[in-house]
Amino acid sequence: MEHQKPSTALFDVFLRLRPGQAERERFLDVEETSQDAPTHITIKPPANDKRKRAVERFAFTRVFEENAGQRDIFETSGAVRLLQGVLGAPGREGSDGLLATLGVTGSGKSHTILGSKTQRGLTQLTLDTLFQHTEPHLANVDSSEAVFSSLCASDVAESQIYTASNFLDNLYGNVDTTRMSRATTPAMVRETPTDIPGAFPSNASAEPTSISVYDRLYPPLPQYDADTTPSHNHLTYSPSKSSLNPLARFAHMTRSIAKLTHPAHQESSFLSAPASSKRYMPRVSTFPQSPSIDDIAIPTDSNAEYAIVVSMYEVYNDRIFDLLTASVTSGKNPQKRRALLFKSTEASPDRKVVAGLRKVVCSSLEEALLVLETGLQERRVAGTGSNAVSSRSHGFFCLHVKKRHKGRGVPGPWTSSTMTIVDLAGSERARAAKTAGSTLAEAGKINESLMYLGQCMQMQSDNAHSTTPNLVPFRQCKLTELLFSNSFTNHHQQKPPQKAVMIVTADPLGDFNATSQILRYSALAREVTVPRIPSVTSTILSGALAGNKSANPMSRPATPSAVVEELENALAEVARLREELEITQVRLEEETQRRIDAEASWTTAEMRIDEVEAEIRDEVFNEMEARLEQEQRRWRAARDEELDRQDEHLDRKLEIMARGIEIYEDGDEDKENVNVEALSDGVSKLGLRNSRLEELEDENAQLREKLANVEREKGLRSPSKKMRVLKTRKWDGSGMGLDDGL
Ligand SMILES: Nc1ncnc2c1ncn2[C@@H]1O[C@H](COP(=O)(O)OP(=O)(O)OP(=O)(O)O)[C@@H](O)[C@H]1O
Repeated sequence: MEHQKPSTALFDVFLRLRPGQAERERFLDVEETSQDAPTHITIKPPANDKRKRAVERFAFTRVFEENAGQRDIFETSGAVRLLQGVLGAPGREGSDGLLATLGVTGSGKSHTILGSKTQRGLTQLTLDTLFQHTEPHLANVDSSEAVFSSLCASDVAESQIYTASNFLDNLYGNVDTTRMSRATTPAMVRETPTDIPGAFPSNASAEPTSISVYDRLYPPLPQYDADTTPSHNHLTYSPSKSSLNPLARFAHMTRSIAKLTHPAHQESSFLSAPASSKRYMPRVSTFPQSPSIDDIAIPTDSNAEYAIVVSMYEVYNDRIFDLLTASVTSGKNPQKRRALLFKSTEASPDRKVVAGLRKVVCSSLEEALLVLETGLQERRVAGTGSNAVSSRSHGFFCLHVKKRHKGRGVPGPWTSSTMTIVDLAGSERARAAKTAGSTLAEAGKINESLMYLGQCMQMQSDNAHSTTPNLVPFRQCKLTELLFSNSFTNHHQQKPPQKAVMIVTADPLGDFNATSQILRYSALAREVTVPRIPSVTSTILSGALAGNKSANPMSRPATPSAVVEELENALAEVARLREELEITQVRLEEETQRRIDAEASWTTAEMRIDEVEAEIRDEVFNEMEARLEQEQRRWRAARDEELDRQDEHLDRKLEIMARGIEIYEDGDEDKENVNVEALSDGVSKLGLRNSRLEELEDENAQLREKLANVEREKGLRSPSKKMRVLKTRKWDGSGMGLDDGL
């Protein structure tokens, strides 16, 4: 394996050239070098662009020419080195690794990351290497609930964690016709289902739905598994057949695999299963096997126990969506996918994580490939004028390596390091891509995020050559936040910053302007030159000299050296000025582009400000409304309480009156009259005037009437009144509320 020079840049930047098919003029040349591998390229404008002659020269960590295969890229781009870092040195926690591809649409990013029908991509190669090296030390999550629970407990990102058996069972075990993938994997769109030989027809009858995916993957084999009768509870922990010997399991699986899926799938490969409204499990046996990485060796820790957890998400229109949480389509109303947040969590206060992702613990390469394929089916892709299967989102494939010390007694705590592999969407020009409508709007968002990425990449390469590094403006959009947030040393935590590799892909026969723009901001260094034109000087001079020789020596005197020298100087000056002019033109072009980008980002910022302002207005308005309502409620409660108090007061008065009246009420009218007379006498005795007595009698009569009414209403009014009084007290917070009274 080639040793890479340590770099001060946040990203090592490699350039991969894709083999071209078009009969077009090549504008990119790789510089020959005496070293093992080329590191510099030059680009010159196509001949039909008469205005420009400037040649731009770019430096990369290494340049991979058209004949470089997937394995060359995997081995020499530093992917293996990243993986080694993620696994960590024996006894030590690993570091995070990030591998991304960047380039114009159609330049080969997805080919590099996800491969093709015949070649595996860097993601599959990474998974294979990971499992080959950790398989003997993998924790058995399928048969030990304690291990699974400890893994769940160690997660800091509020994730939903599943074992692969449960996840796949849930998805494919019971074929749910309401689940529908919005997009197919890149290669799937290339042909419509009916174009693919043997593609399953739309009216294909579904295979039996009650068979669990594990039963389909690993049907009972008496020679290996005579007494295993696993149960598969959906979305709950359950022991599975993964506890089988891995070799037996693989042999088992390859033999039974042909029975797994619908026969129509037999022609589809890893990246070519046709789109369907039903979920059919992809066939592992059709996934490409090459290139092989069997001879790649990475040291692992034999005292450690590992677990490999896969999660996948995409950044679409600057929002994060889980690719392993399938959207559900019911009838005409597809359920909206919920955007996730990139934030600090309670368990991870110093480090931002994508919170709430679905994560799947995989026990074998086959499981991981199935999970990967499942997530890819959710990813947004579309056919454009530039690429039949164009990624419309930035895809993030995360392989979390959990590691803990086995020891003799209680195992240590789990540590986690992540290898993130990113397939960025490609920059594109609307005219070339012939996009419209939502695809055009997507392209706008893609270009905007790539512009911010470009600014960060340019800043990082400027910083690498500067003694006073500037801040990398990575908080401008989700994409740059996700790519750069972990690149810097965080003093609050011990984990070292992530190591990152960017593979820039370019088509030397493609779009000159788009490619040169990407190269300008991604290259580690750049210089602009204009080819010298000695031929002009010499041609003119030699022409002048030849002319002088043939001229009549009488009409023109022998050329004085002073005239030749003057002419030579003048021509040299013209050439120099011309060169300067061209370089200035290139710079002007770049500055113009930067100004356009800056203006675009200014406009976006202004729009964002407007949005935020509107949001804040809404929020304040809603809060005011809520407060007003609260005040109104409080006021109504106070008023009710006052009314109740008055009622109570009246009640009490009535009671007293009633009691007073009862004393004199003996049942017969005479007595009453006697009593009234007696009362009248008493009153007279007390010196009350007759008129007053009459008043009192009237009042007495009224009160009696009221009493009768009140007593009639009493049964109805009392409970609610009590409630109202208690509620009012609770509103006021004056102690005896409803709850206190209970
Ligand atoms: N190195 C390569 N060898 C062979 N074929 C390649 C290579 N690179 C790209 N291709 C082919 O070119 C086509 C476009 O490539 P790909 O889809 O990877 O582009 P992309 O950069 O991901 O585009 P987009 O940004 O639009 O998604 C595919 O058919 C792919 O197979």
